[in-house]
Amino acid sequence: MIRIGFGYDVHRLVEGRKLIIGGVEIPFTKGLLGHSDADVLYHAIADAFLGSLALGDIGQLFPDNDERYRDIDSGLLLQEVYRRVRERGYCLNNLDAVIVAQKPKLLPYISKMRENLAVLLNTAIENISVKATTTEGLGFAGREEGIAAYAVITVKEVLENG
Ligand SMILES: Nc1ccn([C@@H]2O[C@H](COP(=O)(O)O)[C@@H](O)[C@H]2O)c(=O)n1
Ligand SMILES: C[C@@]1(CO)OP(=O)(O)OP(=O)(O)OC[C@H]1O
Repeated sequence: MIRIGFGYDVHRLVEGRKLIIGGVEIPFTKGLLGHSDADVLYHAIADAFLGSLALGDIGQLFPDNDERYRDIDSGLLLQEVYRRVRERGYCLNNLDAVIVAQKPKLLPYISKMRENLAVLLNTAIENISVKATTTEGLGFAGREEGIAAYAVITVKEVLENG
């Protein structure tokens, strides 16, 4: 059986924080604020996985008042989410994501993000799509107050005998 999941996340852009998206540290004047490393793409993808199997959301799994998750690499959170998906007998079919950022230019980092995800989720790079868009200056993303990410995922049941 194939199931679908959708995830969305937003983090505020502030001075004095690293900008980490899709596990890539991107040189920029500001970074994303969060309890964790605030990797907005990994968070949207984690929520899409959780949604695909109706397992709640990352805030329920990793509360933002728990010191264990302060500044944590969100790759570790995504890994734990995917472990739960695998435990229930499903694996990734494909994922498609969009990062919404006025700045910086993300295109030079997209292939590394896809590579990171392929390694983390133990899948072929062809199953992972990451895109970027501006909002043509409109809204919070356009004012460079924050960065958003959307992700859609399909997961498939892993069948014992083919
Ligand atoms: N932060 C971003 C935003 C966009 N891109 C790339 O530019 C293309 C055009 O963006 P529009 O918002 O004007 O449609 C987009 O398709 C991306 O390839 C980017 O690299 N970084
Ligand atoms: C990841 C967690 C946990 O560190 O914190 P944040 O980095 O603030 O991220 P958010 O997307 O607001 O919600 C999930 C969290 O509880």
